[in-house]
Amino acid sequence: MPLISMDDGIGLHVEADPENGKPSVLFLNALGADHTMWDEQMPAFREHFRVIRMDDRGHGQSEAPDMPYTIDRLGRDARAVLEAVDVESAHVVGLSKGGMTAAWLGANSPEHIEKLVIVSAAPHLAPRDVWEGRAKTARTEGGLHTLAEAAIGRWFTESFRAKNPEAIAKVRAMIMQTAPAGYAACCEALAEMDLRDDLALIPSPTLVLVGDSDPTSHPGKTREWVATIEGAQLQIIKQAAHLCNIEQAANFNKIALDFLLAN
Ligand SMILES: O=C(O)CC1=CCC(=O)O1
Repeated sequence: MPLISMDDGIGLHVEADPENGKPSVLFLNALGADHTMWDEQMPAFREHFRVIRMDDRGHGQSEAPDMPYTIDRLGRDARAVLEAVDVESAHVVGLSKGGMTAAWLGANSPEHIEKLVIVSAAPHLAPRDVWEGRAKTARTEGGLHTLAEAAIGRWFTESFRAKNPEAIAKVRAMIMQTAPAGYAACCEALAEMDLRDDLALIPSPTLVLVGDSDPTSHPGKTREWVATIEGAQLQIIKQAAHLCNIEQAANFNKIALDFLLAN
């Protein structure tokens, strides 16, 4: 599929299943990831849904302008993708930065959202110097390599890393193909991001998921979502770090599908 052009001319890579009469699910990727981070979800979700996956700006096969990004910009991109593939409303599943973007959509475009699954995410990521430091590293020679090794340590438990070298190699390659300028600009967006005032505006049924061993969005941090989004549910996935959708794929799929398919 050719790139879909946003209102500022930036092209985004989108993989949308053909219209098949099923309800739609939009998947949103994490920092340093792309649409393939959801490969483990595809067979189970496609039984029930039309799947739309995208690489957000600066990631995967999308264009990576070296300019300031914001969570608002990423949210408007996701909304424009839904419009471009003729989806009036969809479930949205987002992990980490993708989860924050999903929450932005829930608060700012509720008419486009059926249900939200917010994974491994927090409404506010302090301290900001962590994100500014990562942006600086990304912009230096060899910086992405350093960031990829550190990310793998946060994204998977030690035991998963030891037993799954092929999965780890695939994730490392995914991170390494991220444009340094795109990674850096998304870090800067995360440094600025504060969704805490938006949470009460989200009317959609919301499921919050987090791995019990996630060092970034640990269960304590994610409780803020459920304290403020009306009716939101929290489920903690055991023996999983940040990318719980890969580390505990079968469990993740069951929990998320049970939620999305419930009346
Ligand atoms: O990179 C990480 O470990 C955590 C993270 C923050 C935002 C995101 O998408 O991933």
